[in-house]
Amino acid sequence: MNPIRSRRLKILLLSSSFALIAYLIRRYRRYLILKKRQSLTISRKESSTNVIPPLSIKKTINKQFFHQLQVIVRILIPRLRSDSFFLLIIHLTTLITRTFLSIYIAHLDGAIVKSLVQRNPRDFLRTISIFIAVAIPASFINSAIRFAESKLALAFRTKLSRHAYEAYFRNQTYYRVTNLDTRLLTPDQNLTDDIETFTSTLTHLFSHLTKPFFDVAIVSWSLISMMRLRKTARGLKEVPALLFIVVSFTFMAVRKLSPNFGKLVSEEARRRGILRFAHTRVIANAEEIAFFDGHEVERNWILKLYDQLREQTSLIIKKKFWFIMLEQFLMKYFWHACGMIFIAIPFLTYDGPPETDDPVGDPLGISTRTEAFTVSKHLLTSGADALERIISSYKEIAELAGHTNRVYTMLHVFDECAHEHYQRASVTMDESHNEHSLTSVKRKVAVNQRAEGQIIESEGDIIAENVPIITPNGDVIVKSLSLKITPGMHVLISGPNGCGKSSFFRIVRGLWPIYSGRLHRPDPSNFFLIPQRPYMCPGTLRDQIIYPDTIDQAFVDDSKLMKILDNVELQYIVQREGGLNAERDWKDILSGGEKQRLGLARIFYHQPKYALLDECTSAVSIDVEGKIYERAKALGISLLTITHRPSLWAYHTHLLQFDGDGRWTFEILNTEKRLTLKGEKERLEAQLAGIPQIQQRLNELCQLLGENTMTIENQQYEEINDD
Ligand SMILES: Nc1ncnc2c1ncn2[C@@H]1O[C@H](COP(=O)(O)OP(=O)(O)OP(=O)(O)O)[C@@H](O)[C@H]1O
Repeated sequence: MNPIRSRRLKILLLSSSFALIAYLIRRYRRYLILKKRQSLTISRKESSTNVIPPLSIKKTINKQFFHQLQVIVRILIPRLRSDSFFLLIIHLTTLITRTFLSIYIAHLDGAIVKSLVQRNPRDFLRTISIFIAVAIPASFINSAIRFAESKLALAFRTKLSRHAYEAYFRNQTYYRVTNLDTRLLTPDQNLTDDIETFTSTLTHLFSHLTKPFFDVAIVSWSLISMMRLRKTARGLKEVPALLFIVVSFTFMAVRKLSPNFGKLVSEEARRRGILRFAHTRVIANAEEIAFFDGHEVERNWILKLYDQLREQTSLIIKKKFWFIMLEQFLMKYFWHACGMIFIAIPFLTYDGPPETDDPVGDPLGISTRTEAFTVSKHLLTSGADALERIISSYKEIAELAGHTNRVYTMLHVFDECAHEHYQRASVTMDESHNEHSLTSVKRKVAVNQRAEGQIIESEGDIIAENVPIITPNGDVIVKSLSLKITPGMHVLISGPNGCGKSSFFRIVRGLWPIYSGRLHRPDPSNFFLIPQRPYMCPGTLRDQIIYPDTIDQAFVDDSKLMKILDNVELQYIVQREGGLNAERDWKDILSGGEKQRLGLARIFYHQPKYALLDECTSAVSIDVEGKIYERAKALGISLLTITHRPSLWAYHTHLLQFDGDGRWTFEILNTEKRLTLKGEKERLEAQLAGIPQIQQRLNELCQLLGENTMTIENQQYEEINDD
């Protein structure tokens, strides 16, 4: 080659290699930056949604999995006489029957081939007729397997759902799980999707595993008995050992190379739950979002969550691709080849007399050998299929372990919450950042500390003895509260936002645990809480008034209900909405004030000893509010009211005041004196509000006149000096 051309070529090659290396380095750096950013956003998202990672599943199929499965199976099959056990037996019977039918059909196949090789039309017609006759029960059994599997899955699901709902609605667990504990982010998903997936995977796996085990046992037995017929063949004894080696090798390879599917599907389910939770939030707050045109924020958030789910799903798909390829290679082609070798051994090594039942028509025994080959191949294929299913179910068992873990965790957390054992992800709080907020003075208790306060049931008094108010996060809002409220007292509760007014109700009503001290209070049925936004249950207008009673428990007639509505000035609504039995979406069709009055109607129906009113008249006009308070007091209901409205002071006898720094006072409420003081305070506040503007104007005038700027402090100082 021309030396100049070769030099040029070298330079070209060198520079393109440099360019390629530079390009690859750049790509790699970009990849690293992207990866770092991604991990940052994920951790930020996780902390903002307060998501705790799923329980670690190191090796999916381990002792822990078998223990969890055992606990759940006891719920699914509580007794031998239960319907689920009965269905399990039916399912098992259909599976066994199917195995026997398969073997019978394999022999029939062999007989059909033999009649063909022998050119015997009578035998052919006879065997084909038997085949068609057997096809009817065989199809029935095939369909029965699916039927029994679905029925069994449904029975399991019903059992588990009932058990879980029972636990969820016991001891206010539904409240505690979401408000006092952080282990379950989406209990709705655990109760619906997770239970469904777990039960269907379990039943599917049951049929996938039981039938192959029968198949392998019975098929091996049939093959061995067939082999015995060829006693004179060489190398037969080695066949079982070779079979065992091949199967063990495959199993070990699959086990070693199998990804952790349990962990993968568990994570996928968790991400699906978070996405669903985000959807529910949009539906619940649709009006606010629409008012603010805030759909961009929501869409971006949901798309991000969807992308996280998509990433996980595509990771599973990718891992499955390589795993299925390996499975297919080993269990389809490799086994097929091995199977053919094993079948061939007795045929090739046979050196006895010709095997024939028809020495005239088939002196070499070809038809018998063909029949034996067809049957063996059929049986070996069934056996290989069965083994393939057993080995490939390793992946399904790993997935089942993931679902089992989610269901078990749900039941475990429900149980712990019912017994007041909570766990919360620690929230670290930098107090120095919050100098002016209430949180700066809050002390923290260990979030997982046991609640050791005592609750004693009283006749009617509420007595708190050194009871602290501590939030589920462990923030101490009030260190120690001691007071006595007796029936007939009407207590006004006031203080700045976040000082613990509603928390006081939660403590009294028993929603939050008491960490120390003693609380005497009557049975919870003596309290009735009306929040600012009362809950409108599904059902009729009557159902709203008597809530949480049901129609069967209602103890007043329609005229009394009308009187109740009259007490809250809401009688007109009966006519407007078409009677007490009208069913509407009450949350949407009533105005804010109407909903509050309907909520208040409930205290006239239930007439509790104590009505806990949490700013529940903020949307009701002052005159109607006054009438409702007077009527409730006339019925002997003690009112504990949280309000910022001075108009309500007149209806109370005592004042419980929190200052927001953990201090509190409890005293008799002198409304007149308080109103006078309040008036004076407001006047002074109005006067003080003008002072900065006056000061600013004075400064401007001083500047314009070229005189010294005089602040109020200076002036006062000079005045004092003059004196
Ligand atoms: N479920 C909860 N988990 C953790 N902290 C909570 C929870 N509910 C309330 N808190 C915290 O407890 C503190 C007191 O809340 P609370 O609802 O009692 O305030 P409040 O005095 O009624 O205020 P407002 O007048 O604004 O209604 C607040 O700092 C709040 O953040």
